Amino acid sequence: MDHFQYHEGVLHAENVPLPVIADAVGTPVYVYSEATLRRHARVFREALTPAGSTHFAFAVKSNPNLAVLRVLRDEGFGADVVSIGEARRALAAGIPAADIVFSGVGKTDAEMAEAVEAGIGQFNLESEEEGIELARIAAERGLTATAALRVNPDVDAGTHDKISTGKADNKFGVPFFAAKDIFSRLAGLPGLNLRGLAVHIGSQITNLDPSRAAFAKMGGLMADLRRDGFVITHMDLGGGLGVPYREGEMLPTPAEYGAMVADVTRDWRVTLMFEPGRVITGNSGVLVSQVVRVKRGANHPFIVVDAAMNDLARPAMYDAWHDVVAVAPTGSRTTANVVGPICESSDTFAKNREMDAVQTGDLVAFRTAGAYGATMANTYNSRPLVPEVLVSGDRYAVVANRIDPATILAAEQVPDWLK
Ligand SMILES: Cc1ncc(COP(=O)(O)O)c(C=O)c1O
Ligand SMILES: N[C@@H](CCCC[NH3+])C(=O)O
Repeated sequence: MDHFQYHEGVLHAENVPLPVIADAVGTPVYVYSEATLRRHARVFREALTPAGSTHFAFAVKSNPNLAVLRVLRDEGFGADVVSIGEARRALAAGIPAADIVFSGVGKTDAEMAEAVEAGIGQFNLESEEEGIELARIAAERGLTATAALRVNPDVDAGTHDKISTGKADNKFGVPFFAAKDIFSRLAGLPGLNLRGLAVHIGSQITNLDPSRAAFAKMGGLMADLRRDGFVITHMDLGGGLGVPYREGEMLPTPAEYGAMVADVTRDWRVTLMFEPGRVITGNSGVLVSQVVRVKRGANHPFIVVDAAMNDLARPAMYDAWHDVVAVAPTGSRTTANVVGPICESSDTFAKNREMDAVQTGDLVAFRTAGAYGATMANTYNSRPLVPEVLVSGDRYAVVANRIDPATILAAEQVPDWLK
């Protein structure tokens, strides 16, 4: 069930009308539904039950808000992090260090040292060089870092080029052809407990065939390594499952994904690890914005809203589609361009879009904004950092404040020679 529904003509998050939040907190504002987050976490977990022993590490990058992490911790999820900053967030939310997976191609020595000392559960090594460094850092401290080798299977996930991660020319993982040699060289290093393999081919995946192909390749590699006597107990299959961004869009369901995984991994005898992000958070959030004015355009009107590409970067970065709906629709429709106030033509959310007619002062909601929304926000054009609200039933709370440009200005100074 969708927890963003119209009741008496007004869009609600669970039982809270969105205008109530807009009045109290101002706009633009991200609004998340706790019930949806929990439901998505449960649906994903249940979908993978047939696959046997599992570990779920929520991809923090998709929505690192502390309250969101707390909800997912409650649902028994660990965390997949790509920086020590994300690791600290996961720990601050109460996620045990042992349930955290540390991925990322550029882990610094300082990050690895802090993570080793914190007892992070698994490092997903993205190169042999990183593995050697990690082993040294752990051994120097008399510790052992648990790790998996991330392999680039050279499979095209069929997603937007900028969010593909599993093709040979993407920076992630070690080349498939070199993986066996690298694994065998790293496996013996003191300070390292290399227990598994990892793969992640991209995000917003809308067809299961590439994942099936990549997982099958990983199964072959694992069998090969086992034949050589290596012990592999964990296989991290990453995240990437796509979500519908348009009303009525049909995508593989978590259940179909789970059935595919169960089929491919039937006789693997490992703990399967997953790093879902968008599938948990995407449809758990909306971005609420107010119409500043409607101005005439050469073809269609421009609906200028108070949200901009600094608040929701996806349309500008990936030409991504977000449904834009009126919070209190009148029933009349229009064709329009939806744009923000930033001085860039890419600050365009929708072009020639058939949508609810809206007027100055009306509220609109950008749907499916819970993943890669607030987390990618910035302060371009000296705009505030967008706030976030979590709704639970009849309650709501601000879970991230709006950061005023004055706070950022206060962190800057003019050097002495210019005074
Ligand atoms: C290593 C890794 N794991 C997990 C994810 C989460 O992906 P998604 O939000 O598409 O599930 C990503 C992002 O693509 C990633 O790079
Ligand atoms: N930021 C991307 C997803 C990146 C996934 C991270 N590897 C998006 O908004 O779709």
